Amino acid sequence: MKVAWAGSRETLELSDRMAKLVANDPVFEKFTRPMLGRKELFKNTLRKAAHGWKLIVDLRLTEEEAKWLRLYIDEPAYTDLHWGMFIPAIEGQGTEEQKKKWLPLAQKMKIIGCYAQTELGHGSNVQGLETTATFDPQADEFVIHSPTLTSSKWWPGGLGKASTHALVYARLIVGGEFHGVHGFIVQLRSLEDHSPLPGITVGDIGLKFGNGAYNTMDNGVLRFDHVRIPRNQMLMRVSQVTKEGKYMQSDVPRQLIYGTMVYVRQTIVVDASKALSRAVCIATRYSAVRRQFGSRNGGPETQVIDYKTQQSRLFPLLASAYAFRFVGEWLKWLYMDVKQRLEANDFSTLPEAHACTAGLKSLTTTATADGIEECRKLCGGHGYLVSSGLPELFAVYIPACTYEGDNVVLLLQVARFIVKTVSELGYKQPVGTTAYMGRVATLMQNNCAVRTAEDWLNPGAIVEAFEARAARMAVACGRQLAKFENPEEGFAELASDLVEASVAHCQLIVVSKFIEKLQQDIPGKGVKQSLEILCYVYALFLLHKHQGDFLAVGYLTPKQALLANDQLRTLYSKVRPNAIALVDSFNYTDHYLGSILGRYDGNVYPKLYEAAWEDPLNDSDVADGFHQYVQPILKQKLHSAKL
Ligand SMILES: CCCCCCCC/C=C\CCCCCCCCC/C=C/C(=O)SCCNC(=O)CCNC(=O)[C@H](O)C(C)(C)COP(=O)(O)OP(=O)(O)OC[C@H]1O[C@@H](n2cnc3c(N)ncnc32)[C@H](O)[C@@H]1OP(=O)(O)O
Ligand SMILES: Cc1cc2nc3c(=O)[nH]c(=O)nc-3n(C[C@H](O)[C@H](O)[C@H](O)COP(=O)(O)OP(=O)(O)OC[C@H]3O[C@@H](n4cnc5c(N)ncnc54)[C@H](O)[C@@H]3O)c2cc1C
Repeated sequence: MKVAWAGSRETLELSDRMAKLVANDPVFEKFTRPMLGRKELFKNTLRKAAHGWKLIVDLRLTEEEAKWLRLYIDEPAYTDLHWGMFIPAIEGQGTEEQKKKWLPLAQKMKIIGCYAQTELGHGSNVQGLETTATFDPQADEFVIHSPTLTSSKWWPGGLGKASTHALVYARLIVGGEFHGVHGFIVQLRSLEDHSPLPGITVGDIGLKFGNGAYNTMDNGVLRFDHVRIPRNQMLMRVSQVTKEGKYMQSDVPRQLIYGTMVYVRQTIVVDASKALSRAVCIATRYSAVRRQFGSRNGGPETQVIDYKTQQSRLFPLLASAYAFRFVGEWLKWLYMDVKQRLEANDFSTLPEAHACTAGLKSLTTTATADGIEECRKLCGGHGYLVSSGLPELFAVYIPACTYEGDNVVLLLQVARFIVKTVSELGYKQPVGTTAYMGRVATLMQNNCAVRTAEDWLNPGAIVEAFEARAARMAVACGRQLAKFENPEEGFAELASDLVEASVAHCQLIVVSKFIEKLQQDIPGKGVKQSLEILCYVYALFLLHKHQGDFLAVGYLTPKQALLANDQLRTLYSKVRPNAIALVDSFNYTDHYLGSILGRYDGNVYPKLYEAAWEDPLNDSDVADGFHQYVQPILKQKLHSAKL
């Protein structure tokens, strides 16, 4: 199962090597992180990033090894944005000449870049950004300016204190005409002493949610006062401005300016399975250690993992972690395919890639953020201790529901794609993830054939149920929309229904990709069978949770919904014997998990007890401040008995 989870034996061995490299290096210690003040915390992150880079250079790590190293260091840092957005943006939007100039500098870390798109006043609405880039033909330069307070760049990671350069998104003005938002490489700080260059005001935006957590990142604020940059620092693959001040658009679609977001959304889906599997690993191991009630004749109490309620909350999350792992694998393939096509100027699959990355980013991050919190509750009171690892994991993870596109805004993008597909059904055969809509007539007509709980153990029955629900919800939205004279007004009015239809479509993708995975050759005794059980758990759990949809569109009867739930209970009993093995298969070191509750050896209580004594409050028996603030209260003489 470890190989199935990792994707291949080579990846398992490689990632295992990187995990151990990090776990055995004292620089990467992270348990004191939530107790550090901001300055100390940030300096320590700089130290870790420098040490990580030294290891990459000294050990000549490959790009793949470096990615695993960054994952196991497990601390958000400016380098994420440098490697994860600044460099990919230049790769995707720069001309050959620009790539030749900037990529070697960035790849050798001679410059440090960030991705400065969001502003104080606008994040989701990219076309609403206010920063301007005005072309000055006399000087052959752009003048970058922040005309209002709300045009201040706000949020970019790595901007606050680390970056020397930023990829700034600004409205292009040429000859007094606006030409939409474009990307510009702007130097922010001196390469000698790191001080801000003239016309640049830059700093950190302040503390964020949770202790430690995302506060290792210097999310920044940035203002420009008529800062001049050479003309060739506008990324010009999509459109160009000539020396003479002529704006020209190439055959490349304008949406490619958003390409970096497509790339990062894809990586976020892959990372969702990592975050959720961590939380599930902690909660599963602890649920086997923890005992409450049920002792007979002085024997041991019941392990909480044996309670059906615990199983019905925990096992769907375990199944989701696997489901997200496999859909992430597929999405990576889809992205690589689109990337190759884009390089050959074939843009035909870009809308599908946008819809899939946006929708799956939204679906998986929402489920993961909710899932981590559920895992905390599954661990009872001890889950609330920082040493459980869950509070920091939650705090660091939840902004994923917002960054790289607010999850609702992204589902509305999926809705546009679905509505368009439905409206074109009469003359255009849908392909890819919307191919099922080509069978819409059958899906509208056929109802569920399930008669017994066992009938649900059939991939065909499951896929058809999810297809019918998604198709019927999409068609219902299409019909409702047709009643509006103005389609945009209709879209705004029906937005909540459209979001639900998008969720149904995205859930269908995840379920289908899990089932497709099971059609591949999966070596190892019992591995495929275990994955089949998890796949059914994932699908039937969703069906149970959203049974209102399946019933409302008239595909299922209440009896069939009940049978699905009966089958789900049986499946939980099948997961139980292998639950610990299924989380051990994630192959996480104790360092990476960062949790006393999730320790591999299960030695939870002695270690919790030991850790309590390490808290700085326990450095002395009598607390600092006792004599000043508590003792006077204890010693006071009160006049009124009521007080
Ligand atoms: C040695 C090696 C070492 C290696 C070490 C490796 C270490 C690291 C590696 C990797 C780490 C990666 C880690 C990443 C960390 C992530 C940290 C998070 C940081 C966060 C960053 C950010 O948040 S950046 C800012 C993100 N902002 C957003 O997402 C904004 C959301 N808004 C939008 O995307 C758009 O504005 C919106 C989609 C809402 C559309 O706007 P709108 O104005 O309505 O539409 P318009 O612009 O007119 O376009 C309409 C048209 O375009 C289509 N479309 C929209 N978006 C896209 C797209 N992205 N791609 C393709 N097409 C798109 C849309 O469908 C419409 O199409 P039509 O209907 O007209 O056909
Ligand atoms: C930790 C973190 C790191 C970040 N890093 C970066 C970075 O490196 N670079 C960068 O450029 N940006 C970064 N961002 C900014 C991030 O991309 C934006 O915050 C995000 O895109 C959401 O935009 P917003 O803040 O404008 O939200 P808003 O759009 O203001 O959302 C507020 C609410 O309005 C709703 N809403 C908005 N529009 C609509 C609509 N059309 N229909 C229905 N509801 C709507 C949303 O659903 C939400 O509930 C980061 C943000 C965070 C939190």
